[in-house]
Amino acid sequence: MIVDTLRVFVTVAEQSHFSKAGELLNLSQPGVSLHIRNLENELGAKLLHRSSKQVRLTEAGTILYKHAKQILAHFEEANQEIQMLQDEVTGSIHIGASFTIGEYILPSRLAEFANQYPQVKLQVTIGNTEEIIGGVRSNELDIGFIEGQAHENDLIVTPYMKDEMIIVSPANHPLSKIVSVEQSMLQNQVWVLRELGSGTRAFSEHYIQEEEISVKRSYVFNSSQGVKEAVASGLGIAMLSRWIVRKELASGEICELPIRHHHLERQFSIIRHKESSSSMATNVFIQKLLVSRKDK
Ligand SMILES: O=S([O-])[O-]
Repeated sequence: MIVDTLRVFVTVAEQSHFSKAGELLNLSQPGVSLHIRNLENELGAKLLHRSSKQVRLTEAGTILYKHAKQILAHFEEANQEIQMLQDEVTGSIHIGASFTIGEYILPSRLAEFANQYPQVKLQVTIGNTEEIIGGVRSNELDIGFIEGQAHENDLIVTPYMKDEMIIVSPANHPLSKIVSVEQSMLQNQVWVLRELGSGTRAFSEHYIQEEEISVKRSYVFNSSQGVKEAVASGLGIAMLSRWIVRKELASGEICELPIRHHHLERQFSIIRHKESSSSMATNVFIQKLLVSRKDK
């Protein structure tokens, strides 16, 4: 197989000796030479300068070495993924997720995963971004999904998906009739906000401050569902992920305020503790999620 031949070539290049490479690979010296000869014949180029003492890469050999290393690394990755598919995946995963992800994105992903790996026990804890970060750092959670930022040095943060944030209002709000809402029209409105520690709260506050919007009054709820219901009941306007209000926008219960020249986006991330080793089940779960994500 070409991969075996490339492995022989890379080992010879790194050891500078046919015999040392042969020892490492458990191959005879003629066996090593045969692999190299076949490779040179296939590429139509000399790959090694041979002397009695050692071998050195030619220019063509240097080019091949660089690519061969990458090919072998990719092959190894593919091999690991295939092993994961075939091995029986068991154990349990305690997943933490902030509200938008935990209530609107994860359920369908978990159903697919549970179908494929029925032996894995899944437990989901929903909290705000700060709480999920705390859970992963204290090793209570194996993995966390957050919609805010994590800057802690002991965490591995992997981008998961993009998320569109929109401003919504009650259906009968005066701004809901306007086709293109100017930023200035957001002045002196009543806002419904999430609690401190929430990624949604941090994003909304950043927007309000950046755009120098003055807030007439604000009400705070510690769940996105609560914020949504409050907006639908006429309490005020809010900034939420489009995921949360899809159904209500379609049914007309609440309205999106189309802000002129503004497309607001944030990043969902997966977090893990740097120092705790992930189980096979957790690795497979993450792998599956990353492969199936639609919007990176
Ligand atoms: O649940 S949140 O918005 O971190």
